[in-house]
Amino acid sequence: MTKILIRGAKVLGGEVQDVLIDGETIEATARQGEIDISGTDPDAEGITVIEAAGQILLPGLVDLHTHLREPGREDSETVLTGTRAAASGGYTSVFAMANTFPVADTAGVVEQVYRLGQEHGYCDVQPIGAVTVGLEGKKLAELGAMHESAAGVTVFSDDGKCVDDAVIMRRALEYVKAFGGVVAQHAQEPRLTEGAQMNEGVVSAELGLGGWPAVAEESIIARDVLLAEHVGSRVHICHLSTAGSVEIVRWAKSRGIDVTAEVTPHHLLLTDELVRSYNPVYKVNPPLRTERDVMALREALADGTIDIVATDHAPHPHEDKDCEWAAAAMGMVGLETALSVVQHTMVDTGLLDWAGVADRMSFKPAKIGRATGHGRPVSAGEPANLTLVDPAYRGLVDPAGFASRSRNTPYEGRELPGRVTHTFLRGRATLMDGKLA
Ligand SMILES: NC(=O)N[C@@H](CC(=O)O)C(=O)O
Repeated sequence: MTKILIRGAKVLGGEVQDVLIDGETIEATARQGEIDISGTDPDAEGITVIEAAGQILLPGLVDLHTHLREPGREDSETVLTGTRAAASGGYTSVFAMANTFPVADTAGVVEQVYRLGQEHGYCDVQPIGAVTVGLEGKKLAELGAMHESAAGVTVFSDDGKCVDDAVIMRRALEYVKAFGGVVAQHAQEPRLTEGAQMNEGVVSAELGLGGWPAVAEESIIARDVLLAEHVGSRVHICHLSTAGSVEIVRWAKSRGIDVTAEVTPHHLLLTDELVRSYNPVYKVNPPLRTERDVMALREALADGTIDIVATDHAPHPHEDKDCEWAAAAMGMVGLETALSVVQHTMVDTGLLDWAGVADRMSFKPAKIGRATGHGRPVSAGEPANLTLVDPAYRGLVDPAGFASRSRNTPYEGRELPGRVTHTFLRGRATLMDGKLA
């Protein structure tokens, strides 16, 4: 088994350290130069040396909200192409949403996805189980069977749809509490968003497009944090998109309610002004909101009201986006640009330091999803799940170079900072010098 010496990186953006990987674990970390391999021929000794001066070494990123599309929509993405995209973006673990075809609402389907992840190995794939049968919101799925399965499901979500029936949501919270599971709610009151095409506001009025009112998200979040308090369980809120949602989560946390929340990279950067272009790449659920919402989300991620960044990586083939706005599919790819968008919106603006990025994109998502071995400290004895980032890089986003099967990125042609140079999954480089293994 070769050893890998990562020399001269700033660990978590702090002091410069050398990190020695032996097999699947970190053997040692020490101040620059204190791990001495001088006098030995690295190749002869089977030691690969990575000169990482100026780079940041983070724990491997964890995405709690990824759509891998397999089974059923392999034209958009597969577990192979999606996990290659994840490794390109610095991820060592992703949680795969259940809105596949068939829906991941049985032990059989979640085990199929889990096995595909093991087979391809670009990152760990943790299937998310549907809360209700067929994502229909009417009957609880086999939550226990999915948890007991080889996939060991702990996160349950009907993402794409809302668990809008309060009794069903209460029973789901009660059921998963028994084994420490968590329900991740896609907060969208369905009747308030019938025919919705974009954020309800000034722009939707001017364009004459059906509005997706903030209250359709906020009313569900308000209900669910109270249900979680009533049941005495935890609850996770997917893709917060409004300032009002931030206030409700902040209030719930101040009451001691065990709620966690995520924000996507696109909701940290983009607003509904982009819809004026009628370019369907900007069509997403929940929709892009206003500048005021963007700023509230950034502040909330900085102060910890929002716990994590989750990509909501939603790949769609060209034909599902290359059509008029009303008919276009909703969603954006995000795995390969997430860290750059977070650096641009949070680090380069002084709202978060790199230790904060590690917290929001690795430590906390791993904790919420119980991703064993991920989100661990960069220290001796820990699994070598690591991401090396060159923060000084600047480049234009070119989807032609994406590992994802899909190209529906809202950042095409935009200059973003930062580049993941290496990703290590238990000591094995899945990305080496920017190239997938
Ligand atoms: N986020 C999106 O815009 N799309 C998601 C599902 C969803 O949340 O609608 C998808 O699976 O494509």
